[in-house]
Amino acid sequence: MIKIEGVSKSYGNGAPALSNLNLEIEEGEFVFVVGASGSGKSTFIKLLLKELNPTEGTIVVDDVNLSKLKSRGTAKYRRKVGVVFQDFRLLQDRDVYSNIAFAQRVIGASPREIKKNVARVLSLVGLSEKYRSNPSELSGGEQQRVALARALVNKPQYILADEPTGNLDPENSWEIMKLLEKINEQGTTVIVVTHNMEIVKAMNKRVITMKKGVKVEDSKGEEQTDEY
Ligand SMILES: Nc1ncnc2c1ncn2[C@@H]1O[C@H](COP(=O)(O)OP(=O)(O)OP(=O)(O)O)[C@@H](O)[C@H]1O
Repeated sequence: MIKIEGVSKSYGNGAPALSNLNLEIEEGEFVFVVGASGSGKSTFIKLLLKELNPTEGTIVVDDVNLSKLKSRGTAKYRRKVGVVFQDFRLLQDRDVYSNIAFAQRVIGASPREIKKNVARVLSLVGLSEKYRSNPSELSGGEQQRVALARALVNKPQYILADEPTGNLDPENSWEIMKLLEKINEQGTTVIVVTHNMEIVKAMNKRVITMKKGVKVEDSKGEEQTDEY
């Protein structure tokens, strides 16, 4: 469970990027975070990844206060969190298999585990046949599915996706969202930052709306009123 209490983040130049944010995300939830450019969405993701620390307030994940973590604790915490970005961030000089296996090697998985787990996630995202391809040989949608497979290979409890469909056409965007939904149905908590209001409306999930660093709405699917 994620508990965010009184969190503000200032970069030291003008208005805070986040102001007094309070929210809880339960195990197994699917949450969209929406809001105009500059409303604090990426800052929110960076705080959850502990790439940044709050200026004020606390973020507690599964009873651990992120601000208290030192480097070893941070590394352990990050294993619970899979991340997907708008620009895929795949290693261009390695094939699909190696891109995903790399994440397993970092945590010291055995060659047998690596083989089994890479096959599992490639099958989940429907790319078993492409394991020897290089990212440059794949479509944007396929590259994002590889990035998702890489995020999932260490069996994270949480998936954070920052604009995962920002570079994709509508069809591929839907495919990625449906995959995220499937992953969520299998038990992973999923948090998705997006500008794609058409998808947000159609998916009928919890939606947190940010405006100038402030949470202005937190509603479940159909209750949602504003476009932002
Ligand atoms: N490294 C930084 N240094 C200074 N200010 C920053 C930094 N990162 C973000 N900001 C500021 O913090 C505010 C929130 O930015 P943030 O990137 O979190 O918004 P966002 O909602 O993710 O925007 P977008 O949809 O454009 O990605 C903005 O005013 C931005 O200019």
